[in-house]
Amino acid sequence: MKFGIALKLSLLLALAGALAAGLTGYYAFEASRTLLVNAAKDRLLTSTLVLARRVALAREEIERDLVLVAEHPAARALLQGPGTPSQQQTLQDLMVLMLQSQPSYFQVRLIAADQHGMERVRVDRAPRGPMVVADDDLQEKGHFDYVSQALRLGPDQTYMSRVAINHERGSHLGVDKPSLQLARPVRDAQGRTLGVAVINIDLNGTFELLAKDMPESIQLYFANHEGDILIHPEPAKTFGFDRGRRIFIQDEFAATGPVVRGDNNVAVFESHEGAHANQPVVAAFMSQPLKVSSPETRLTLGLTQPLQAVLADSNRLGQTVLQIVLALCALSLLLALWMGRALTRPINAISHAARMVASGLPAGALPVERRDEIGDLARAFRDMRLQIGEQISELRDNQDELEHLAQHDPLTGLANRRKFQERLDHALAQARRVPQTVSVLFIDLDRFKPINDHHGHDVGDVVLQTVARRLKGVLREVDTVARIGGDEFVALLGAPATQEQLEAIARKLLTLVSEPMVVDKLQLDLGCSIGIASYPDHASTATDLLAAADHAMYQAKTAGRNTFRFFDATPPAA
Ligand SMILES: Nc1nc2c(ncn2[C@@H]2O[C@H](COP(=O)(O)OP(=O)(O)OP(=O)(O)O)[C@@H](O)[C@H]2O)c(=O)[nH]1
Repeated sequence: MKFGIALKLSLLLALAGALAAGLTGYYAFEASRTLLVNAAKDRLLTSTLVLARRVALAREEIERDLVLVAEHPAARALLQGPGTPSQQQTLQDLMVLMLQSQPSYFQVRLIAADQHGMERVRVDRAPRGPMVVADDDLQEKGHFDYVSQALRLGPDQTYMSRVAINHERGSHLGVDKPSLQLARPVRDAQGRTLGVAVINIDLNGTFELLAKDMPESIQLYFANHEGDILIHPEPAKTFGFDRGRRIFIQDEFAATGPVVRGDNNVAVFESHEGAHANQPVVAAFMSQPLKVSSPETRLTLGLTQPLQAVLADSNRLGQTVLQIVLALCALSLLLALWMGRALTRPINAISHAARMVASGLPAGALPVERRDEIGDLARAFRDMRLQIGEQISELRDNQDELEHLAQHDPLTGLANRRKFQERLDHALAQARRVPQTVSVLFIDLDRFKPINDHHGHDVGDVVLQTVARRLKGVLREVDTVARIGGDEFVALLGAPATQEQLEAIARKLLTLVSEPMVVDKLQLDLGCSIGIASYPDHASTATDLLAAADHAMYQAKTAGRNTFRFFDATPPAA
């Protein structure tokens, strides 16, 4: 296939098809990606809100447990005096039960308001289960905020400490673990504050429980009211302030700044910055003010999911789209090539037909039956070819006519001087080879001028035509009769003739021309003089032979007309 219009058109169509398929695929892929990211953001935000709700419910549950301890008569009794062993046992049993039923509790305590905040009952979580701390190991805790601040609380109020690493001595499993304390005052019947009930919470354990049904790809973040990171997928980034180096959530995710400050309640975003440059994430963060008395005015909670995990479906879709696009490209290329061939074939047939016509050969089949532009072109070409054919045959006719006119006398239809000359040249050339004789008879009408003068030119013409017919009647097919002047005729004999035969022909001619002629009811009297010359006796060339015959004709005229003479080069006697 040539790089012609059809191929260019095919390539253009294929390109357009591929471009359309590619763009559709690209925008479908982009749209799906945006949809997936937005859906992931919505999911993360919902999960964050659910988690925050669970945290609030967990806190309320802890508060209820605190109320159980703080309102327990045994607790009041133990704080108002030394209490009985059974009161102490009752409270210890209650605390043990709490630790058994709440895996996120590190410690439950009853602390007195006096004696510098002396612990009165304390149950710790030990490796083998809840452990009642012996009286001798009980400590003074009055200097801790969760004691001093809780003692100042009004009725039905709970205090929550800052979330920090627990460095309190003797707290067993809770030692050096992220934890916080919730505390509630214990009052007597008159409303005097006797002490506080305190529950020490395992931060990580609590969140592990709350977030245990989250998909693995989702990461949990938790920060205090200033943005210090408390829970992070990388433990090294948590509780930086405990090691003298603060690490803020808003430094890792700039978009969380307003949430930490409380300007916004939620922030949902995509992060490609800093540590997430290589592995971008989709994130949802929220913060809410605490409903308890606490130095932590608000806490920030967030969930992230790697963009890669979010877009996993999109990538699968992208591969499918790519396969479809490639298939469509291949299809459009095949269609374009097929169309190109379909266009090229009839056009090639027409151009082939044009070349055949140009070479004078039959055009062959043309797609004239088609109803489209190519059919129009084929029909126009066929009409043009027919028109050209007609014109060529007309030209040929004209050419034949011109040829005839160029070689014949228009009045009589006899050969003219030119044709006669050709025949004579040819006859002489042949005669030279054989060798043989060639004879020419020069015939000039006698007394023709008076006919013309008296009866007009038209009558003269009829006479000339009649003479021509008579001459042809006498001579044979092989002979050539020509009119070479007004009333001058010549005859070239097609075969060698003896003198006797020549004389016989001449006499026959004289007789026939002299026969009476009636034109327009006019009886006309006519005759002719004939000069005869032969090759090679009288001349060797055509010109000389004709001149010799002419000369002999004059001799016949001179001899009195209506006779014939053979060429005689002897000059007449003076
Ligand atoms: N009607 C007619 N006359 C022609 C034509 N061509 C020449 N003539 C005339 O033919 C005549 C020829 O002249 P001449 O040969 O001298 O006349 P003539 O009477 O035959 O004379 P002689 O040969 O001496 O007998 C002239 O009068 C020309 O005008 C022609 O085509 N038609």
